[in-house]
Amino acid sequence: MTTLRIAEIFGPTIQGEGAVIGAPTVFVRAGGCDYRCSWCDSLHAVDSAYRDTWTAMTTEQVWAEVARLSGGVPLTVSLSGGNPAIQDFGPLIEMGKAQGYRFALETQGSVARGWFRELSPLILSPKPPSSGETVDWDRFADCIARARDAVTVIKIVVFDEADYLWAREVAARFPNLPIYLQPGNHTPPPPDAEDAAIDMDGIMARYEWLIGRALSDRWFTPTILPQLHVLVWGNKRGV
Ligand SMILES: C[S@@+](CC[C@H](N)C(=O)[O-])C[C@H]1O[C@@H](n2cnc3c(N)ncnc32)[C@H](O)[C@@H]1O
Ligand SMILES: Nc1nc2[nH]cc(C(=O)O)c2c(=O)[nH]1
Ligand code: SF4
Ligand SMILES: [Mg+2]
Repeated sequence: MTTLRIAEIFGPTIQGEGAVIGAPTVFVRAGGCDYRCSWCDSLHAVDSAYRDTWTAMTTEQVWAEVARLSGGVPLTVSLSGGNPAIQDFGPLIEMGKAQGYRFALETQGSVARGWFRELSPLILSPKPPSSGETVDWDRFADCIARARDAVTVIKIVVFDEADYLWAREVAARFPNLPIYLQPGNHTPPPPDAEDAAIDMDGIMARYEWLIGRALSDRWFTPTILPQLHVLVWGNKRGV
């Protein structure tokens, strides 16, 4: 029996980011991450100071909660974190797919798993210079290889010019994968806050800058989207 460290399970809500933006989904947020991005908006699922708020759940218990929240009606389950790839979500995916559910997964691409091939989609979010992290490109390529025929997309958070130029290099490196650009949110919520103040003007200014930056370069392949859930609910947790 597989036990999972879970920070939160919530929904249904809409997927607020990237390739399946706007689609109804239930989130399963895993506790624990091998990265420490300077601007992480989910520190409550990363920092070990919050470890005592995470719950050890069996795959069956996680599945029961997803089924309860969705009323047993199949939808796409979004696995996020933390880095969900450091745990074994294979059995949960198998259980849910047998009931007609689909599974999307958000990960930075530092840990590859055989069960990536069961995802639709696998969302890889390599971390740009502003994060303070460094991508291991061999491991990243291994994630793509393990996904085999599963739809795989790249989503890059952009805060500034250096991040933008880096995103262009990543796109050139993986010309066959769809690229999504997402303006960074400079005001990660304090992990304890129910709902935190947000710099909406800053987010919108960066979004407008990012659109202009790509279009003035005649870089027409990326899809450029803000975090829709942040526009609707700010930094509120559990939406
Ligand atoms: C919290 S992460 C969890 C999954 C995985 N660790 C990862 O980073 O892909 C989910 C998504 O939020 C993005 N993200 C995290 N902090 C952000 C911020 N301050 N502004 C915009 N996007 C952010 C990440 O890049 C990732 O695409
Ligand atoms: N609505 C909503 N959409 C999201 N897309 C990615 C999220 C994440 O934190 O991984 C997220 C989230 O936390 N909420
Ligand atoms: S990899 Fe994802 S969850 Fe981990 S610190 Fe970075 S943004 Fe946060
Ligand atoms: Mg989030």
